Amino acid sequence: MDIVFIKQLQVDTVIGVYDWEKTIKQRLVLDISLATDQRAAAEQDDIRLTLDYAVISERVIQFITAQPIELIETVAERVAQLLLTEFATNRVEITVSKPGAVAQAATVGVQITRYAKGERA
Ligand SMILES: Nc1nc2c(c(=O)[nH]1)N=C([C@H](O)[C@@H](O)CO)CN2
Repeated sequence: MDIVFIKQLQVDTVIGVYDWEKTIKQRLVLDISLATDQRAAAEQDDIRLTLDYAVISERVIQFITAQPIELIETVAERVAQLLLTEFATNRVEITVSKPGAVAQAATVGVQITRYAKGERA
């Protein structure tokens, strides 16, 4: 399957478990991969036949920043379900990194793969 990807999408938002985190914005960095068949878009050279990474990037930023969230696991799961629901893809991979969370680490995060209903468990 072909892939449209978005790497290192930066989102500044209210994210975190602890009280002090609920009054500030912190940076999340997302890597997103969406399965799609690109052949028709390539044959016809038509953006309407593929997944528009610019549109998807804006939607993800708007969605994440709309409300505070505690866990990056929640961000990953909600973004995955959003993409499966709103865009023509049946498989998404999402990595959510929180580079400021652990001073001794370059970054920390979670990674998930989700399928549309009926595609795979
Ligand atoms: N698996 C996770 N572990 C932790 C998370 C998280 O979202 N998922 N969050 C925190 C705190 O918010 C932390 O980032 C504060 O520095 C701790 N562990």
